[in-house]
Amino acid sequence: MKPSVILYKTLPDDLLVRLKNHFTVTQLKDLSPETVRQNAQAFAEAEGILGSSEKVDKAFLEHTPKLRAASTVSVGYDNFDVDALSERHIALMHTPTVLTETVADTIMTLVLATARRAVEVAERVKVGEWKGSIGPDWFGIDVHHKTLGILGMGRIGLALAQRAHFGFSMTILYNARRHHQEAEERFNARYCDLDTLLAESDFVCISLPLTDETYHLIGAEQLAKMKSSAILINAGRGPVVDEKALIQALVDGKIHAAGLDVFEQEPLPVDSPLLSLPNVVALPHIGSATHETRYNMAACAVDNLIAALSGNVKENCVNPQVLK
Ligand SMILES: NC(=O)C1=CN([C@@H]2O[C@H](COP(=O)(O)OP(=O)(O)OC[C@H]3O[C@@H](n4cnc5c(N)ncnc54)[C@H](O)[C@@H]3O)[C@@H](O)[C@H]2O)C=CC1
Ligand SMILES: O=C(O)C(=O)CO
Repeated sequence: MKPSVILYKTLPDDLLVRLKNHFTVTQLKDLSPETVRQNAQAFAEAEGILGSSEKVDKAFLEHTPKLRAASTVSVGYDNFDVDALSERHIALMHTPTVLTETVADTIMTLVLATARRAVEVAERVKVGEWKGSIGPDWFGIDVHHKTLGILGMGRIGLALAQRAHFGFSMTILYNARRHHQEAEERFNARYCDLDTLLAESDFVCISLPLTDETYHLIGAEQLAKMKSSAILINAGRGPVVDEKALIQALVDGKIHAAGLDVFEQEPLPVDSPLLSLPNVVALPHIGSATHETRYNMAACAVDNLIAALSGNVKENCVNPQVLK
């Protein structure tokens, strides 16, 4: 008999067929307590789950006594209680690498859009404000040859450094828990402590995971250390930045602008003060959202679940100790 799995995301047809070749699939819309209650038998039987963005914690796991693997269609896994999964010997699989280049492109999009005010001035064109030769109130600031600071020199940070160094002749600073030899050798990146990075960067770019350590890593005190001409870009996770403090810093002119793909609450509420600030570019968490990359992530997640439930894991496991 095929193992039972719960799918809580829509998959392209060919990937759904691949999943069904290996498993008995129950498709559900989410993992909310109500969905769990209404489908108690499916959760009681499930050996695997596949989807994204839903919270998987101890309380959820009480309803899944047979679970052996969770496969998330994402690289970030802050919505999973990894310790609780590991205690139960449940493998957590994720999708690194396939999305790295696309997310780095998104960060560069935010760098360019905020510096050149692309969204703001395009809106002004649409409402008929472009009536003659433009003056300084339409001007942006240069990106090329400026200093870009990277918080989180991992896969995405490295791909960002490559773009900034080769594409825009930028000076790269980074802060990390250890020196990153490849970044230093290939992109002449300079390691520095957080305060130095904040003080010297024209663009502070966050590609950090959300952990206990990174929660509100950037708050009022850190924003005050940035140049008043500097721009903050966050494409890691919203809660890495204290959003209230960020709004205040933008309102007070402590920093120049912000480019945000992630927020403390998603979707971003329409009444968020961020949306009334002209110097904020707010994207709806599109870091990896291209047709190609989302397909590749879904394919990777399907393969990850097949590997995990057949005892054949070679890569992409967050807690490989459970496989021993
Ligand atoms: N906006 C979006 O759509 C997307 C956001 N992401 C976010 O980007 C994050 C990073 O992804 P990858 O680069 O693939 O992961 P990665 O694991 O390769 O890189 C993360 C880096 O952050 C470093 N780090 C962790 N805690 C730190 C701390 N306290 N201080 C300094 N450095 C620290 C790690 O050592 C690592 O080098 C994901 O965890 C996810 O939250 C990822 C994909 C898409
Ligand atoms: O993969 C992730 O962690 C995302 O945020 C979406 O791609």
